[in-house]
Amino acid sequence: MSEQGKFITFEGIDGAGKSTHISFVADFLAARGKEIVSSREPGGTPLGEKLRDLLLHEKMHLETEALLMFASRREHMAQVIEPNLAAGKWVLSDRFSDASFAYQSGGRGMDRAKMEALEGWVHPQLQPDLTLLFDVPLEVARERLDATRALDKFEREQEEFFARCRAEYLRRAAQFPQRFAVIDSTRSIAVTQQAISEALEKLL
Ligand SMILES: Nc1ncnc2c1ncn2[C@@H]1O[C@H](COP(=O)(O)OP(=O)(O)O)[C@@H](O)[C@H]1O
Ligand SMILES: Cc1cn([C@H]2C[C@H](O)[C@@H](COP(=O)(O)OP(=O)(O)O)O2)c(=O)[nH]c1=O
Repeated sequence: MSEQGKFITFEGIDGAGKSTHISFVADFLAARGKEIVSSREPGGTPLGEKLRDLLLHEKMHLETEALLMFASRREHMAQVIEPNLAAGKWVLSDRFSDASFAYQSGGRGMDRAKMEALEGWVHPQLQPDLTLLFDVPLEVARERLDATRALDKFEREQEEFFARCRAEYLRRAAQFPQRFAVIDSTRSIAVTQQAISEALEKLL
């Protein structure tokens, strides 16, 4: 049997620069002989992409939102994450459960104990081997977002919402220092990628 692959997640508030760096990580690891599967949440499966469309565009109760995030995640684990890790591939996911803590608990204020219960139910064993948290002040994230695209339901939230999301991400990073690498992504893309490479080297 092949050795189990590694699971890497990418997190940060909208506009932090997360998507920019996923292909860099994929190329970095492929150059070192790893087979890579890149995916995202919410989404990553046909059903998950339908849920993503609802989640990004429909107004709903905050607990409905959390449950649908975890429904998408459950499907993503069954169809993509677990089988590929078992086959020895490295799975890169643009967001995972830390995003639910940041956005639904931090941002929207859902009871954290309920979130922990969902996490414990949906993935009692699985955690990322590495979580790259792209961290920037809110003004920088907002500037980058405004420069690039039409905003979805989350991206239209106010500054205080993202301040709470960012604080919850940093709280999670402090709680699980062994798997988190907090990447200061106010710096240039090249300098940021140097920091990412250092975090990846530790996994190889
Ligand atoms: N370190 C950086 N310095 C300057 N601009 C950046 C940096 N990282 C990303 N950007 C730019 O910011 C914008 C948003 O980045 P993106 O990766 O889409 O963010 P996210 O996926 O976190 O929402 C893009 O135009 C990207 O080129
Ligand atoms: C996975 C996840 C994402 N989200 C939100 C964060 C993002 O605003 C949004 C979509 O994430 P993302 O794919 O980062 O958006 P984009 O493609 O525009 O960069 O979903 C949650 O609120 N909870 C979650 O559990």
